[in-house]
Amino acid sequence: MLVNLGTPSAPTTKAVRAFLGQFLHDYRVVDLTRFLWCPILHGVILPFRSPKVAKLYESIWWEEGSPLMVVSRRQQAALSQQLAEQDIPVVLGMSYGEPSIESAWQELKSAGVEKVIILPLYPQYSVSTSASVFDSWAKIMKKERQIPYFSFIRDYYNHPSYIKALADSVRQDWQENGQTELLLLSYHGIPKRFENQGDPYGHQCHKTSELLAAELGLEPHQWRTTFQSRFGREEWLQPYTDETMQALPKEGVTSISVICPAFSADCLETLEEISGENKEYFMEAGGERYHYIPALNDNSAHIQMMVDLVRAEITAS
Ligand SMILES: C=CC1=C(C)c2cc3[nH]c(cc4nc(cc5[nH]c(cc1n2)c(C)c5CCC(=O)O)C(CCC(=O)O)=C4C)c(C)c3C=C
Ligand SMILES: [Fe+2]
Ligand SMILES: [Fe+2]
Repeated sequence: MLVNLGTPSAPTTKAVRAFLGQFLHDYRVVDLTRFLWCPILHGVILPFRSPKVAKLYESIWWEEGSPLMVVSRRQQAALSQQLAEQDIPVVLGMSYGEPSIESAWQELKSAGVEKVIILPLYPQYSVSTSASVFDSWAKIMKKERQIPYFSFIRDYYNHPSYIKALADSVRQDWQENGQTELLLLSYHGIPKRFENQGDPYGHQCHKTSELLAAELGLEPHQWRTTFQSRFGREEWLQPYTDETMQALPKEGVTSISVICPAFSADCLETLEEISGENKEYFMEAGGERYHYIPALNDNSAHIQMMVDLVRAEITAS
């Protein structure tokens, strides 16, 4: 079972509001007491953020649908093809919206599956993403008399096949577009407080960056890690991507490539925030060359990585 975050069903205020409403009610994402959070969410965030964000989704929407959903379906089809010989069905579940994790489980149950391998497509574990997938699974299993054997792939931030897939994508991009002065690795952020409370996400992001830089043979001045997509007023993991974009040209760095290793599929946060908004910050601050390296999506090295992760689980059981 491949799992990702989910996305609105349409780039409209109504659909975005429904999506954000489900997402932002998850305690793993926003852990404030509901007595405080619900008035803010229902009174401010949902009415004011939904129309703004709907416009952003509209700007990146593909003919076939939301990029995250289209890419996820392609990943499912490609992995399915790779595992067909061993008669392993591949289903897709989303934490928020459709297809739900529950519907993905029902598909497997109907097929008589006895062992489920759950692969959340988050390379770096976070309480706000991977743990939330686990909660959903546990909630579904609560209703079952016979729980299947199952394994949960907690993270793969340092897996050789993941690092290789990232490195291949950077090399290919640099072959086609030329190498830049700096490779900026921008990860989705989380509140700093989550890290202080034990979330290993930030450490795993830094480890992914180090392994990728080593694989590419980069010197310390040739790469940098930042965190994007801040939400709310509290401090998030630093350095922030947007501030770094504005500062780099002043430091004399005018040509950069940007990769977002925490995103296994292109989505709003890569196509709009990185490819659009942050590019503008960099160019307006005096940058000359800015290049976004796409997420691993359904490229063959990424699908091979999924095959390797699944095979390792089968061998272990
Ligand atoms: C890559 C892993 C992700 C982590 C970690 C993560 C944490 C996190 N996110 C929010 C709030 C929002 N995220 C939103 C979009 C979004 N987030 C991820 C992934 C991670 N989030 C993805 C893949 C997407 C894109 C979905 C798509 O449809 O393309 C949004 C919605 C957009 C917006 O309103 O800006 C919010 C909100 C928090 C609070 C958080 C950690 C606590
Ligand atoms: Fe509420
Ligand atoms: Fe997010």
